[in-house]
Amino acid sequence: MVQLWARYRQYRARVVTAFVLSTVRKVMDVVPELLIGAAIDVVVRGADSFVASVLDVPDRRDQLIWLAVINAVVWVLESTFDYLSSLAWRNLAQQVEHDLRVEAYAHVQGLDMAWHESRPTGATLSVVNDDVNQLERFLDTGVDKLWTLALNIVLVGAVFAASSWTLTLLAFLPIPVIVVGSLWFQRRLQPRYTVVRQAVGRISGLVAANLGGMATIKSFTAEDRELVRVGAASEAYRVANADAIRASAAFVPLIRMAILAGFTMTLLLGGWMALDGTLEVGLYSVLVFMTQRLLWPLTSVGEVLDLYQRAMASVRRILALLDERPVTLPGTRSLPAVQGRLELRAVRAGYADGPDVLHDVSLVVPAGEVHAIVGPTGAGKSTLLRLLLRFADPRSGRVLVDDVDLRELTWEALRGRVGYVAQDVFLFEGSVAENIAYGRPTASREEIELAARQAEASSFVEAMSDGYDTHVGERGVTLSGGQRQRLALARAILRDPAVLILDEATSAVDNETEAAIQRSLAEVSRGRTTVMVAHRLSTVRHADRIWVLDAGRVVDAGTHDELVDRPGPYADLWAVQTGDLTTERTGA
Ligand SMILES: Nc1ncnc2c1ncn2[C@@H]1O[C@H](COP(=O)(O)OP(=O)(O)OP(=O)(O)O)[C@@H](O)[C@H]1O
Repeated sequence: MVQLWARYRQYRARVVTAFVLSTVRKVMDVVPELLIGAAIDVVVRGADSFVASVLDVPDRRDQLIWLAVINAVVWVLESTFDYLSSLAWRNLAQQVEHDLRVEAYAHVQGLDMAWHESRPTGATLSVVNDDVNQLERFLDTGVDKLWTLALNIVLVGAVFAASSWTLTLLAFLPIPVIVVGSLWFQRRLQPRYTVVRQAVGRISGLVAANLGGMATIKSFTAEDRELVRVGAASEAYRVANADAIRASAAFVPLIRMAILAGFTMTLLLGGWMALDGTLEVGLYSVLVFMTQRLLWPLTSVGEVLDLYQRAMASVRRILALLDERPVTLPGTRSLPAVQGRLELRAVRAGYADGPDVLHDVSLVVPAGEVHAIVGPTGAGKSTLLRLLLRFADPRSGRVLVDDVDLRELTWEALRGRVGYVAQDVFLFEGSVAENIAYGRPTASREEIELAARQAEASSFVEAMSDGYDTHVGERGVTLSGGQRQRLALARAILRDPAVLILDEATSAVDNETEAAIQRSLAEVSRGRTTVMVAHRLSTVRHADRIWVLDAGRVVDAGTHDELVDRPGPYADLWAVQTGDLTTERTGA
């Protein structure tokens, strides 16, 4: 809470206003009880009554009319302040929810790719959505309730104190019991709600992952198995919640017993005092009402504490997320123009605490050349591309563009100059045109169409129902793998980057499409440095230089013709892919 308060200093004025509005409402709320007492006092004592002496109205009927008018005014005021304070609290809760969600999302976007890859998307989603909602639920009504409960004790306490010290002591007797009880419950609830929130995170993680892998689940007819897994996660959540509910539900009965004690005391002793004449009848009735007013609202302490503990479990998760720090931080240098010379100098790289995936890799891609990286699966090709985009930094060695270490550059200076087509093409909710223009939203329709033509995407886009305005889903499900890749290529080249990085850009396409993409690659790579990873060697045979990677090391390099002419892994691979086994035998 303290951390949240510090984080949202800018809302101090709004918080104070909300507290003031709640306070006025609460004061108005207590007045009618006093008026009831005053009314009884009028009936019992007439001309000697409290109202008579204050208002100087001798007639009892007139006194009652006065009381009725005051009551009506107070009632209207209370309703007005009730409206205003609830508006203030709820809007504040919405504002904090909004700010926190946007802040959490912005923070998540700033975290490393490695962080994203190591954590289930659903778990992050559950923090940004559910946990932020949970806090809003508490701020919405919880703070207001806690504050008015405290005020209630003070205000009602003042009325008691002004009337009879004996009764004050008796009526307040249950309060320490309730406070101690609340603290005890708080301690018991806290770990339980932490478990509940963790369970929610696990369900979200599982469901999000399964929705993403629906095709695999169906193809293996694993629906029943997955249902059992999701069911088990949901059951764990239910059990965790049931545990918390058991603890939280026991709270109200305890408070009711304490209340009963306080109420009985006032009823009995106050009555006896009224009979003895040591307490006015009007005041006695007020005190009986007041005991109710003092103690009954405390039954809702349990509910508020429950909300509070749920919210705090969520806040801890949100703050833990906000405490995550990106390891790969941008530099401050911007380059006026990028030629596009790339270099890896004795680079060693790997993932998390795992072993090295790249060992002492050195290579140079002169500006404007097309280089390919080939090698068996798991050789480290994608890992190498990640370094060029600075999705991660090498463990040792340097990655340079135009002789400048990538670590020195701002994100815009680096990634703004690089076009990237990932293995798994991601298309956003929106039209084809919007997807192509993703890297340059201000691009004109003509520019978008030109990029599509260069990427050989125009013919299939124009054949679609709404052409460039056709809506493609989140995963671009309405497009084939090859079509998606060509859209991604169009997207990359519309930025007119100095460096183009293609990861398996042609793996998912047929021969005809591959030929089309090769033509477009020849066109789009003209004048820019292009680094491409490919499994199909036919795609890269025209590259200026091909780097052969095996088990994280550069084992050979040269043009296609040079490499097929000498025995080695490339010649072997070529032989396998072209079906020319003689070459393979020679190579082996
Ligand atoms: N996110 C990751 N976390 C941990 N290890 C990883 C991660 N990604 C890749 N690796 C490991 O790094 C090694 C190289 O993987 P990489 O994806 O770079 O190979 P690749 O040559 O691109 O393979 P492919 O041709 O199959 O795409 C593999 O052993 C792989 O298990």
